[in-house]
Amino acid sequence: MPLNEIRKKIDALDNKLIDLLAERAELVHEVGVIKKKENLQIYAPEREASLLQRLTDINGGRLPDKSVHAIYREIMSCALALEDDLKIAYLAPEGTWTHQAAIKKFGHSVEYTAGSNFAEVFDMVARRKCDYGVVPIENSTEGAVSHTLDLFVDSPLHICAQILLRIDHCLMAGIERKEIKTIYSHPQAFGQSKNWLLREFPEVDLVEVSSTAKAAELAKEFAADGAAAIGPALAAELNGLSILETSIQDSATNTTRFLVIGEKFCPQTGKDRTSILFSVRDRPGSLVKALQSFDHLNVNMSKIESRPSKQRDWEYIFYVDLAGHCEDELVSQALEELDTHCSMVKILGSYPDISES
Ligand SMILES: C=C(O[C@@H]1C=C(C(=O)O)C=C[C@H]1O)C(=O)O
Repeated sequence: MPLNEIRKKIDALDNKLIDLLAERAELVHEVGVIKKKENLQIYAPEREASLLQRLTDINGGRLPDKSVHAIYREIMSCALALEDDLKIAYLAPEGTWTHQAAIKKFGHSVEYTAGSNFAEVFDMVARRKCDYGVVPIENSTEGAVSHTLDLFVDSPLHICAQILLRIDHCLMAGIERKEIKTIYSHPQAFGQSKNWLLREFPEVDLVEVSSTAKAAELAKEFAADGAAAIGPALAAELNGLSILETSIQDSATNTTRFLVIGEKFCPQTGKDRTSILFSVRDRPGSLVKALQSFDHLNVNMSKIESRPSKQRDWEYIFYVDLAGHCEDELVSQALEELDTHCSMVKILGSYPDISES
């Protein structure tokens, strides 16, 4: 078929697509009216997860699932903006990995507000200045983000979704590689690129700052003093810096898990994950007995972290992730049994256990 004929066919399809999108938007509007009347959450991660799964199941065309998901991410982002002016809090400044994780989950049509640290992100959601917040919880090479874990202890917020994001760090600067005297970055990014830094820049000063995007701003500001930064390519672009080397993290598959925090839990999807925190009574065997609650009911425990309680020295709070939803029969029984061995149990949330990054 000649090129202009093919393009005519594409135009005709695009006309249909626009009509179909308009028809979808009408239905989305109706959903929004019902949600407001019944005081339901606008963002429905369980519906989004099942919708994306259904698209994967029916997709038999040339487009890979990843592309279909990306298109629908933006269609659903438009829907969220149409139903309400959804506002999402992330860690400032623009271009942080947290910002990019938030866009991966909520798309480009919703509004974003930056908080200067993770405590502020929690606070903006708790005070309803934002509907949801995005915070990192753990990295595949560096482990837990302890600051986020600590913030959950006193927060009334819940986890309603998770985001997995592949993290590819760059070395960026406004100067040449041989002129670098100081490298700025977030402690997590330094940790994820430790071996590379020891090999390539053993003599350089490493300065920890609040985010990788902040590091890029400082690399720009202090270029004349020999400053560079480690962080996302987007931060280099936003600050007009050159990328001197890409993919410098020690693990090629470096991935960070982020959480979406909001006021409510997410309903069951059939493939969920539950995050809890608890502290045990100071008695022999109490931690073992607490953990046996999961084993007795065959509930898989995928993660455990401990943090100082900050109430009394040498007293700990344990963070555990479980397979299943807290309303699933076995998980709910395991949590009841756990309660009998603990001085405190808090269910942080149940949410779809997506595994694609
Ligand atoms: C339209 C809805 O609201 C939002 C938008 C969705 C969509 O565009 O399909 C799906 C889930 C929600 O996050 C809904 O809940 O069905």
